Amino acid sequence: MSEKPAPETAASAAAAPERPATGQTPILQARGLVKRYGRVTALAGADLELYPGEILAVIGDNGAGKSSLIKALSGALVPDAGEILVDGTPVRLPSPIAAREAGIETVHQSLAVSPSLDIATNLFLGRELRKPGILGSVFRMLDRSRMRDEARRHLDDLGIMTIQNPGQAVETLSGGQRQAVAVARAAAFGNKVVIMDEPTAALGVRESRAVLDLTLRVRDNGLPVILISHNMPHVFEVADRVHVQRLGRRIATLDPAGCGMADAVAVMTGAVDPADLPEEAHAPGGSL
Ligand SMILES: Nc1ncnc2c1ncn2[C@@H]1O[C@H](COP(=O)(O)OP(=O)(O)OP(=O)(O)O)[C@@H](O)[C@H]1O
Repeated sequence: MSEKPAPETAASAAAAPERPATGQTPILQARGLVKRYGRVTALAGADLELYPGEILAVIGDNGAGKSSLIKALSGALVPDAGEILVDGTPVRLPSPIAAREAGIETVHQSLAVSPSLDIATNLFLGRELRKPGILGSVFRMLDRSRMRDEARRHLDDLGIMTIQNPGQAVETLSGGQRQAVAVARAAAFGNKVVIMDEPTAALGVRESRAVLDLTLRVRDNGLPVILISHNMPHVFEVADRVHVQRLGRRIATLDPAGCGMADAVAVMTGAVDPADLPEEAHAPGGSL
């Protein structure tokens, strides 16, 4: 399993007392991404910066290029131009596996959990723990009890107490609990970034609440989060900064503490020019 980022040390806390740490090198950065589908331009020179310790929400109208941007960052789409950097170093992400190897885990809208398998098996899917032995790893027996113990630990780390038994089949869980399993898996294996694509879209009020709390805990445990959402109250509740995508590129990065939801929606839809918003509406670290 990959190493977690070290908890904030006294030195780094002194250097970056504010959250997000926009003075630091972005953990994940996109520069000038372009993606065309025939005559449609999905990404028209899109930039994005994700800093340590933050939840960056990505908002935008339908067709603004949010999914294309997130697919590029999660290795599901190779852009025609532009570059992606992890900790300031350019990386190639030709596949979702390459993105995972770079420490970027994505929780997709269509949850990639296998309903008939139990929670622990889902958590370790593709990265199973096996009993020691002399045979090659695929021939050794699965270490189910260790996977269940580790699964319990990962669920506890995120305070997911509503799931009592990691041996329970995922199909017996509620939608919110399934989402929690997918988030726990991403948090367990992502050592740089967790991307969440519309994590509350299919959930009720109480379940959405739990997933938002979980998102905050992932950040507070040391992993920055990119949250794609159409739900403005959710965005404004948890985001440290709000990236606004319009017509394939970022047009503003807003500070939810200095900007109202109505203004964010107006920028998103093109009704307001972000340059006309007051200075406090703009977040640091997201140049236009
Ligand atoms: N595979 C594809 N083939 C052709 N056009 C595409 C493809 N994927 C995306 N597009 C187009 O690219 C543009 C951006 O799409 P994208 O899905 O990235 O936007 P979005 O902001 O995620 O939209 P939504 O909120 O509706 O999901 C749209 O005009 C879309 O129709």
